Amino acid sequence: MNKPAILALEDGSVFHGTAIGADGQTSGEVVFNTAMTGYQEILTDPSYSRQIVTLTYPHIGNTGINPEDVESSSIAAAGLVIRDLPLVASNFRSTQSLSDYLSSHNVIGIADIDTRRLTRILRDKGAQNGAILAGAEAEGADAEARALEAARAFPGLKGMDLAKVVSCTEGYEWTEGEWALGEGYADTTKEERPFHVVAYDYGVKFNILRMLASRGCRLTVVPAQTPSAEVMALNPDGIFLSNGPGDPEPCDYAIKAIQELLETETPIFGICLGHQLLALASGATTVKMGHGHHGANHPVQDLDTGHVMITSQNHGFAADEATLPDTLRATHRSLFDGTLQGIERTDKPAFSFQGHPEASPGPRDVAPLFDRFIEMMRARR
Ligand SMILES: NC(=O)CC[C@H](N)C(=O)O
Repeated sequence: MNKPAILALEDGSVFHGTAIGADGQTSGEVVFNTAMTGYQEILTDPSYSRQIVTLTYPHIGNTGINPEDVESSSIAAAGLVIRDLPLVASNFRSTQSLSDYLSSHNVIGIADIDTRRLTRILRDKGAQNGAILAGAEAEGADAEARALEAARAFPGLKGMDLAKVVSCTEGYEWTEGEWALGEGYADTTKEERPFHVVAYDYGVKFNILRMLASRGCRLTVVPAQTPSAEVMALNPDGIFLSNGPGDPEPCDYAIKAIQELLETETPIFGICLGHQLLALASGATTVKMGHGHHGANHPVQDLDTGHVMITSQNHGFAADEATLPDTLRATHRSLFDGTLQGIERTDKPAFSFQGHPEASPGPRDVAPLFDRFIEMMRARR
């Protein structure tokens, strides 16, 4: 039997649909993602913490859930909104249905709503605070009013430091990812990967760690609040600043650590939140965007070569190009809205990218940035 669910937005919009996950109530910032594949990677991307994700692709759940395609160990999104859940999930790797997966992680989902109408609201008004009521919570004459109240009670992501909330609590070594012997490393065994990278976990996606490991990095992942001196005591060849949820601006511990690490001249590479933090640490400012960028087909231009890459994106904040100090150079720009997508320090071996070179989901056009980081570490030797 179908269970009811209600989605309400702070602007007063209300949608009635069907509950497809846990019963109860959830609230967060409602955003839309236009990727046609990758619902599992999206749900488990820690950067979606406190966000309710609506997927514009209409059929979600076709290939079920498998143990390989996760980007973290649990569902990070605060809720899922879709048009249609297929009756049958079919794939050779599938071990569970999307609906069971949501329920088993106690995550609320709503289906059978007009996701086009919802997306047009989010596109025109910007990301909205919202709430979903599911199951018994969505019943009763006052259900709409309660949903609206919950939507408006969500404080919004601006000013919210979530990196330290989702980060690991203790450091660990990452080993997954095939390391093929690289040029000039003919004697290197698998156990002796040539570069030691310390990766700050602000909400890191597994595929970033895999792509670094497969390029010959031995990885030590450390909690978001690890002081710079502890990182340097690990004797790294390079430092990686991960993606992560929330507003970069209140992450003062990270900004301070990055400023200190820049002084050591150790190569630094940042992705998404890591990019925004490098910008802040260098003296630029960040802004909250309207509906942000969430999808797998965003054109981004490399300003040095003119090349256009199709990229995976997931961000609601951006470093403001107009505020870049002399020590920061713009390297990439979005061809959708002209916002800044990449920077590099002119005086230090440090660079970063706003989108997702690790894809998951999405195209791999930007993967060469990982090679650039490797080259930076090699050059420093
Ligand atoms: N994927 C990310 O790292 C997102 C960064 C930041 N939370 C934003 O929304 O802009």
